[in-house]
Amino acid sequence: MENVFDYEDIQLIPAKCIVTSRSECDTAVTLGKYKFRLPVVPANMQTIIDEKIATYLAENGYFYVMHRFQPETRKNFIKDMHARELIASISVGVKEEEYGFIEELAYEKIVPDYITIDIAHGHSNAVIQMIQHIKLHLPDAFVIAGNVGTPEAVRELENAGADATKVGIGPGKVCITKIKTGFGTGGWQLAALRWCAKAASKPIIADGGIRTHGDIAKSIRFGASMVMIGSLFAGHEESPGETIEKDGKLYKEYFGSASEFQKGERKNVEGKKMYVEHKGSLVDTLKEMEQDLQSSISYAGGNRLESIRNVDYVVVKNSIFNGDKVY
Ligand SMILES: NC(=O)C1=CN([C@@H]2O[C@H](COP(=O)(O)OP(=O)(O)OC[C@H]3O[C@@H](n4cnc5c(N)ncnc54)[C@H](OP(=O)(O)O)[C@@H]3O)[C@@H](O)[C@H]2O)C=CC1
Ligand SMILES: Nc1nc2c(ncn2[C@@H]2O[C@H](COP(=O)(O)O)[C@@H](O)[C@H]2O)c(=O)[nH]1
Repeated sequence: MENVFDYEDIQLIPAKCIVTSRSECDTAVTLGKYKFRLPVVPANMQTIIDEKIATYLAENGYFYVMHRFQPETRKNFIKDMHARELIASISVGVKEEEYGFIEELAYEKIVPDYITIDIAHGHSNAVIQMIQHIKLHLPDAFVIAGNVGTPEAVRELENAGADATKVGIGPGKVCITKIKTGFGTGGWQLAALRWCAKAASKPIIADGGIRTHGDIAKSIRFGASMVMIGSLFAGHEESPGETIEKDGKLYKEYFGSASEFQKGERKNVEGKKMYVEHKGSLVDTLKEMEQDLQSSISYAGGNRLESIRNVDYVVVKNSIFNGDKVY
């Protein structure tokens, strides 16, 4: 593939402003039957989301995907969310017991609004079969399948019945897939997103590698409907996980879903654990993200998210930060 680039290699080009205040810019996006406040979803990882955060997000109009690492809690989670008239959005794997879980939900008429199939290498028969199984038993659930990194994979999963695909293999902050296997979209995630988006006929969720709020706008420009983010959401007051103090500063843990720490064993480890600086309140970060994206929309010369999709851009090859630290 020619023209390979990543987030930090791209700058979007401003167009004439049509609003008098950034507050006029609407960051909302529709995915499936529902409209959400932001095209952003916190990663379905154990140090990023828990039931409390999921409830806050759903109550306040944000999309969320609950992780799958406490599988026995999922059924009650769906019931609880629906009892509060909130959307229920869960994750599943592809192991044998997950087939039974889907059948159980169908039998008991507990239908999550969104199901994300959360697998490292999503371009596989295992994922195709799980999509078909969900669509057979829970046809009303919106299925997000991934992760993938090629147009062929996007087309195959869409043809199997996926309602959206998730793109990104290896660009994550706690990912070591690229180092341990030599494969993935790490280092060219934005170009891979563009490549996949050209083949897609349904929404794409860009997953991993977002390091600044501007990267959200860039993802939208290159074809994402939604962006999944881990590291920028890690380390908040509300975030699950251990807090430690070092040299008078507070840090919180952030670990990969394929890390030894998550798996409890040293087998097929493709993730690591790190500590990130304590960032304050998640609510403030979400607010800042929304304001920054409103600003992006104004620079795109419009007042809706779609305005970003057609802006021009330049490739500046790793130079936009001029060696400065971002924050
Ligand atoms: N987005 C990314 O870049 C990545 C994300 N992850 C995250 O880590 C978590 C664990 O992922 P995953 O290991 O897939 O989930 P699981 O550990 O649940 O594995 C799912 C099943 O798929 C099999 N499997 C996993 N990887 C492969 C592969 N490369 N080829 C063939 N079969 C495979 C496993 O068997 P077996 O273990 O015996 O091979 C297992 O039966 C997920 O949450 C995932 O999102 C992990 C790596 C990359
Ligand atoms: N290769 C691995 N990727 C992982 C692992 N755990 C999660 N992930 C992926 O990372 C993104 C979040 O990326 P970030 O850059 O925003 O921090 C997440 O959504 C997963 O797709 C892992 O153990 N290994």
